Amino acid sequence: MSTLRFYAVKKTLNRKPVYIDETQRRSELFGSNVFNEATMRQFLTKEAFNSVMAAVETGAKIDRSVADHISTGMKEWSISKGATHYSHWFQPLTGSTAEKHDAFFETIGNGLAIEKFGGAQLVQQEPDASSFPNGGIRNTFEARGYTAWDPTSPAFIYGTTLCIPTVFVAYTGEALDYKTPLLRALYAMDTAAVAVCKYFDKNVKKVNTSLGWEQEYFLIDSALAASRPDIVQTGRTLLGHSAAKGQQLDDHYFGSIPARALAYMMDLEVECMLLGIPVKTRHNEVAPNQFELAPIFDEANLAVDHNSLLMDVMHKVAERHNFKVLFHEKPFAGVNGSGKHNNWSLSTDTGVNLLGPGKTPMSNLQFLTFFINTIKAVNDNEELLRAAIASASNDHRLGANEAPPAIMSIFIGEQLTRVLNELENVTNGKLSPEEKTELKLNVVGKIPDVLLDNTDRNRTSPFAFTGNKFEFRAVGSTANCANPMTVLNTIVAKQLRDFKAEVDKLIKKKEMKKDDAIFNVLRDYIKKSKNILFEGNGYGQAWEKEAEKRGLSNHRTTPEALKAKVSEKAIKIFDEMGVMNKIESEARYEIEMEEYILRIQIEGRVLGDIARNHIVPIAVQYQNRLIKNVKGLKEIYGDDFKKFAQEQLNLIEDISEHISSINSDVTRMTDERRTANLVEDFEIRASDYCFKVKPLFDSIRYHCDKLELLVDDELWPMTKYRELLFTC
Ligand SMILES: NC(=O)CC[C@H](N)C(=O)O
Repeated sequence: MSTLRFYAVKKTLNRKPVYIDETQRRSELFGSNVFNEATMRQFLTKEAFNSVMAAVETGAKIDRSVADHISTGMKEWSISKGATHYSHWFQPLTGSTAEKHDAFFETIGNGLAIEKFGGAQLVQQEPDASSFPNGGIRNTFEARGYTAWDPTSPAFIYGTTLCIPTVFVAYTGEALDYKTPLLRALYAMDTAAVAVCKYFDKNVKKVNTSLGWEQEYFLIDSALAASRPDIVQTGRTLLGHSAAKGQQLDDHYFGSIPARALAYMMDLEVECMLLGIPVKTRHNEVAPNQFELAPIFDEANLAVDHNSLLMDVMHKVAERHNFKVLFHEKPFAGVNGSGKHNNWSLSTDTGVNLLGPGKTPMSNLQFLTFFINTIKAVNDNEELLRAAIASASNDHRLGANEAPPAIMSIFIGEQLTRVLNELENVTNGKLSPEEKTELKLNVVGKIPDVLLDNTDRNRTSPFAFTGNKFEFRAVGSTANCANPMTVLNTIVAKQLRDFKAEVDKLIKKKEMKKDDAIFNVLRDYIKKSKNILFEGNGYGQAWEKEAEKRGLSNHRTTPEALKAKVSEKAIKIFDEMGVMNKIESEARYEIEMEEYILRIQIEGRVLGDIARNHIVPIAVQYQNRLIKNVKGLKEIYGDDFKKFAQEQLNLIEDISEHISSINSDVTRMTDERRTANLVEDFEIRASDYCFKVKPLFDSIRYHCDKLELLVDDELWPMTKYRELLFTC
């Protein structure tokens, strides 16, 4: 094994950056492999084009006969771009994307063949659903599921395949993917937000959710990554002593991008341009070998598709550069982990960002309405939001190194806190004309100025307002953004619906003016949502205590956090908002708990193997060398040998102690795993894995890492942190 380590290091040292020749302007490349508006105008009949546009803009259904025209246009375009296959492209609950390619090629008898792609193939396909996570919705004996075209996300060509974004549902209609509930949540948001916008502008007909994700990742040389069974199998290092130099000098963040990494980024960005992914920002992140890429924000469904596609493309492009991309939230202990901050906002078809202040008091009141309703929604559903970001890998990230803690809270900055405090004192009931003028001029009217100063940042906040959007920072780098986006949009949509009902009631029953009613309800919400607002340091014990007093949840582990997904309240909200029925909510809960169990199970197996079969034998080998040395010294010096052999004798003992601890801990871990595997109830099994199996990882790692410090470097079998992290 140590041969593999040195081979990998040597190979890495000889790598050169791949030369990327960028000759074409990115603006010209952008979207060339996307069946976008410009392409559709060229390849579709007017009727087909209008029909797709109506589906995108208003959700109108596409007629089957029109679908035939669309598929013909798509086929012509794809073939002209060199495509040979088509595929329904979807996002099952595995966390990655799925595709099955079919050739356009079709035989027609008499030894003849043509290229064919009909409306039927575009609109619907029937993959077997039982081999995807389904939480018991699909049994193997009634396995059918189907994928159905989502015209709101344009088809694209990747390689030689035309990819058609689709939803994936069971034959009985239950969602089996990430996209279906997201689309339903976005629809709920659109409906609820438009109704509220009408208080301010009757012309608003549609509200879009926008999402700008920031993808953090690590790049590791592929040979080094391949030398570590833990990285290969689990995406993270299960052991490894910290390098002497990590990120303590703060010298990587925004530093000059290493040449190999830069070549990779350029290559990747060109691919993104072709696929219409509007990537804009690239930089070194805080940890060594950690980087970030971010696009210009987009409509949420499209942005989610882009991120899922991007993660796949990142892996593929990495191969050309001899890199392995690590998306794991905490691949290396002791340095920053990776997040995927979701920047979320709402905008109207009249061009207004509802979370950005406007120019008039009225538009600022609209801003405050959406701002405060979001705060209220998060306050009332903080546990559900925590559940939306829960995963075995994100558990390692939360609570340190610029990642938020497990307690959900909102940071709004000092200035907006002041605005809310003033609004809280608004008169209960009808407002006097003087009070209204004062509010409009000096509180609401001053918001744009306030926000100009709102440069505060709080990197320990899970959900921070950043001037014209909220940044959901708790989302982890492996996540499919659809999950947090579905939850966030559902709870805010529900909140807006309740808000509208309350305001209407005040107008009707108390004969209040619209503004008075809005101020009254907002004042009430501010009072009720105070618990969630927190501006301080999210890491200290003080906040844990304070949060507990406030009644906020603090679920440190995934099995504890996920329970909120099936609380009576959560099931009701999802059902009521038309996002997921009870069966779907429960199925997702089961799938995520099972995934948790399996991930910990795999890690346990890999760790047991590495500790027993890689580390211990080498430690014994080194110990034997020491024993030989001691014996030699004894031979030379007789009874005086201890004077010269004391260090070696101590080492021999230390090594034995660590070996013995490793062996007993691995045995205990294996026994705990076996016992847990026999537990029928998945909730108890997940909890056993979390509280009985996983804690043993830490002690096994501790002793292995101690051995790393004792054993001769030349013998050590595992590629070390300093090699993995500083040879990009
Ligand atoms: N610079 C940053 O914002 C760091 C974020 C951090 N990597 C995270 O886990 O979220």
